[in-house]
Amino acid sequence: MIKVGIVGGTGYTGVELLRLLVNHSAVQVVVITSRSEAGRPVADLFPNLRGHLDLAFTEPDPALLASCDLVFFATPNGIAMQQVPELLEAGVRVIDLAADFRISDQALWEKWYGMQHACPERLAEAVYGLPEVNREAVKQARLVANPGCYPTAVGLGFLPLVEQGLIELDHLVADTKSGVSGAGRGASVAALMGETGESFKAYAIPGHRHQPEIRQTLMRASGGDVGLTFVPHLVPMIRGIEATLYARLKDVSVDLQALFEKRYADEPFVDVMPAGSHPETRSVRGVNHCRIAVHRPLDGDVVVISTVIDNLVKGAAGQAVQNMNLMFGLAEDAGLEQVALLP
Ligand SMILES: NC(=O)C1=CN([C@@H]2O[C@H](COP(=O)(O)OP(=O)(O)OC[C@H]3O[C@@H](n4cnc5c(N)ncnc54)[C@H](OP(=O)(O)O)[C@@H]3O)[C@@H](O)[C@H]2O)C=CC1
Ligand SMILES: CC(=O)N[C@@H](CCC(=O)OP(=O)(O)O)C(=O)O
Repeated sequence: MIKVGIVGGTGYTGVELLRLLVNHSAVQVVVITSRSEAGRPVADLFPNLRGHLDLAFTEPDPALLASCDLVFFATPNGIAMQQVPELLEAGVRVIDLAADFRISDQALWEKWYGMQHACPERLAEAVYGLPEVNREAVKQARLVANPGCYPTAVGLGFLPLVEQGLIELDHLVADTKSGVSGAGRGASVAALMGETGESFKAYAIPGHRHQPEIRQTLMRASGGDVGLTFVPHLVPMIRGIEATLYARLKDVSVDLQALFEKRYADEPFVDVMPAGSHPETRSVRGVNHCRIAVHRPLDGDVVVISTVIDNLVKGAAGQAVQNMNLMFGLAEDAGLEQVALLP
């Protein structure tokens, strides 16, 4: 059994990790930390886990965490980087659900995250945990940077076109929408039902910290520069991200449906839907899938891609479990076989 610790067990990604891991036959969760809830039984705070998990929250104690085989950080940005060197030296493998190791350019990371990196010497070693591009590296990794939710939805949508050099790269557009669980479980006025219900808005139009992360993925795939306008929106639902992506084709004769189907034919968690489909967020609620549709609107040379993921699963905890499975030589879909809730 893989002994797993979770730092930050009271957030939405923490409880989502628990929901997936308690049914994982190769895993035993041995440590779940929370400074605010230390001593309290986990199933007392999260009744969905009653009967599935007999464990209490503890303070984040480095010695306890060092006794694990793998530690997930489900903490705000800037926490994992303070503890990762010690854990790696103790032989523990780490998956960070936050952004501390996602961008390999230290100066770029510091610019967008507004803080100094605590262990820049580990940035080169961290593997960006998007299995659809980095599967073999994830299998060997000691430190995995789990991708952001929007970067997963946008990256998977653009990748087949970028890898094949089929679109103009100077001006890609990603118009994305997220449910409110993307903002985490911490209380804030902006996330109140009275503020988000029956309303819909764009945010971070001048710049969102996922823009450089998405560009990094697409530039690695293309080998050149990529121009990207990325605008996120908040929609009045709890889970889910829809990304509508626009690009200009260099060659309008390519069979895009066949291209996408071929690219993702062997991917267990990417579903290229039949031509003409419009993916719905509810079709991925609670599951680790990304569903994709590719369209050529009637006139012109534009391609439009629509992708959907559950921000808490393929956008966070599910992708982290997928990465864990790869790191430990398990079946990639172990513990991730759920079917989405519909309606
Ligand atoms: N929500 C989403 O859809 C997604 C989130 N993420 C990322 O995952 C991470 C967690 O997100 P989410 O679950 O939403 O976050 P929350 O804000 O809901 O939870 C944060 C957790 O971290 C713990 N924590 C906070 N500060 C510290 C600290 N200094 N040391 C140890 N533990 C700490 C908190 O517990 P306590 O204070 O009691 O210790 C809490 O359990 C974030 O980095 C987020 O950006 C990534 C993709 C998608
Ligand atoms: C709806 C909403 O607020 N979403 C969050 C993104 C989710 C996230 O957790 O991103 P990181 O892991 O990179 O921090 C936001 O836009 O900040």
